[in-house]
Amino acid sequence: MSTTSGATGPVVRAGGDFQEPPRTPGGVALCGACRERGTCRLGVERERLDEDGVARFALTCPRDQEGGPDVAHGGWTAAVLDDCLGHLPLLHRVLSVTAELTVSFVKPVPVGRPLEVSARVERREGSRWYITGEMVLLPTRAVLARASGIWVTRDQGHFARHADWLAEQDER
Ligand SMILES: CCCCCCCC/C=C\CCCCCCCC(=O)SCCNC(=O)CCNC(=O)[C@H](O)C(C)(C)COP(=O)(O)OP(=O)(O)OC[C@H]1O[C@@H](n2cnc3c(N)ncnc32)[C@H](O)[C@@H]1OP(=O)(O)O
Repeated sequence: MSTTSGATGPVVRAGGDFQEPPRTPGGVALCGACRERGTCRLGVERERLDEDGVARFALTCPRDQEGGPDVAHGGWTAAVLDDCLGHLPLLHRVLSVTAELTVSFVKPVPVGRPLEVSARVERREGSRWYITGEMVLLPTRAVLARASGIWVTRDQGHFARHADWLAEQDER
């Protein structure tokens, strides 16, 4: 395990002994730097896995993710869809990483307005999870973006092997 000291004490980082990520009171799994601040910097406020197998996320695009006037930078939209869809394996207690992600930008995404992302597992093949999702504007549920991708299950040594690979790169 590798740890670092954040404002609230030692913070367990993703690593060889991954079990469960820390979650906010709203149930949002926190990755990387967000553990230090205790909130999701992408603006995901609540997360839950419903009995129909669909994961639903309440979120707002933060003002500092603005691209065009009063609308989200497309990179935010892609990042938050990667994050939310990638939480589905985690909700099943499986560590995975994104292998592929396709995003359709249907409408500009307004900053500072309530949004919902939903995500579902379409199928699993071997270590691959095929996941789709969409982002809607509340309360009308107008579709703003759609995403689909492949997440690949990783064993607990994934990040340690990556650190070894990076060290080899540095020796070149
Ligand atoms: C970000 C941290 C995530 C973990 C955090 C843990 C704490 C949780 C806390 C908080 C929640 C956070 C939630 C985050 C959510 C967002 C997730 C992300 O954004 S992840 C970052 C971006 N993605 C990468 O960094 C992958 C980089 N790429 C790789 O590592 C490799 O290329 C990898 C693992 C994808 C494939 O590596 P190979 O090719 O060596 O593995 P081989 O064993 O050969 O393949 C495994 C399976 O993957 C398929 N595959 C490989 N590449 C594929 C591709 N491009 N498309 C489709 N399938 C692919 C293969 O066909 C194979 O499938 P078959 O086992 O036979 O079922």
